[in-house]
Amino acid sequence: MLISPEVRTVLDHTAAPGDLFERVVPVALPMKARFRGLTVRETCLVKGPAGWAEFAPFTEYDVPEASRWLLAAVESAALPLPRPLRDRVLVNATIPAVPAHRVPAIAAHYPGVSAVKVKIAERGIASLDEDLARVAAVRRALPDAAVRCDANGAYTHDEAKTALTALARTGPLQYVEQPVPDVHGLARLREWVSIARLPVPIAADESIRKVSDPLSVAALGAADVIVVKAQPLGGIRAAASIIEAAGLPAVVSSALESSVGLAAGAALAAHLPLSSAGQGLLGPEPAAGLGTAALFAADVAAPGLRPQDGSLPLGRVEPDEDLLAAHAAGPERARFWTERLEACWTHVARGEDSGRAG
Ligand SMILES: O=C(O)CCC(=O)C1=CC=C[C@@H](O)[C@@H]1C(=O)O
Ligand SMILES: [Mg+2]
Repeated sequence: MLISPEVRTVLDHTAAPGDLFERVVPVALPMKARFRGLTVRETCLVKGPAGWAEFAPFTEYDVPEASRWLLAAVESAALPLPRPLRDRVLVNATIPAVPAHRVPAIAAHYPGVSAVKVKIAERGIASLDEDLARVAAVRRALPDAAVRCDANGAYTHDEAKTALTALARTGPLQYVEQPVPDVHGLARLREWVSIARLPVPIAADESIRKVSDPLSVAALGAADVIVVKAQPLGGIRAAASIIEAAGLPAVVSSALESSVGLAAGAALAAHLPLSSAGQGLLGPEPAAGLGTAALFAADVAAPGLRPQDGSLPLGRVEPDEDLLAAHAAGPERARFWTERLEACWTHVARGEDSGRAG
């Protein structure tokens, strides 16, 4: 488990979560459209001496995996945000795996974006033909945006060959994110793409955030781009060090947090130098996948951290007490979250190794 020295110092001086977090508020936020199988996003807001932070591991994650998300919450609750190099962060639109006719209404929440990410290959939701129709609808709705697709590792090698070939026929692709599940599969597919001269760069997401060695993507030449999320990687400082060590163009993305957690992602994106390596592929400033507040029907802050003119402002987001109360998780779910937080704290304090399940 990569723990930044700053977070390590905080942990060394804190005996129990109650010594750092003066508030722990689990909430349940409804989504506008099903995303990653979710129609309600449960998450947990915490308040520490530096301000509000978010502990947001998806509910099915086990303690070792969720513990890295706790490190991110500890960092944001205890430490200042790193120094930004810009005053806004460009974001991509995010289009869930909806039928093509629903694309214009979702795209309308993202005026002025320079890139758009489209979910594809959602098992049981859409066929390849429906994915292609969605991508075509996205190109019509946001004609000036570079198109990215995200398969969340759902293809086999052969399915990926078919899908990438068909997707490339719909127009230019900035990249396809995690077309196959594991890092060796990504490397093999990227080699095939190169031999086939298919103009489809490969991005790695799960192969960065759900593996024991996030640097194996770079070592194996498995991707052209890495997608990096602050919460699953143990916080802003830990994620920034992985980006530096990988030496690949990076796109910072959300982990479907509320606006409080998204602010930490925006701080990471604004802290990164505009890498010359990425400029050919990602344009002069990479658009971060941090526009996901627009997918929520409710948020904990008003206004939430929603994209305006294709970008997000920087700085901490303060939740609104009325919204926290309106969306508070019920007693049983609140107990789940407080027990989970305690279990992750114990795991981290004991220095147990973090497995990266599923
Ligand atoms: O990158 C984006 O545009 C939005 C974030 C996003 O797509 C995701 C957030 C959280 C969980 C994931 O299923 C998903 C992703 O795979 O990148
Ligand atoms: Mg992804």
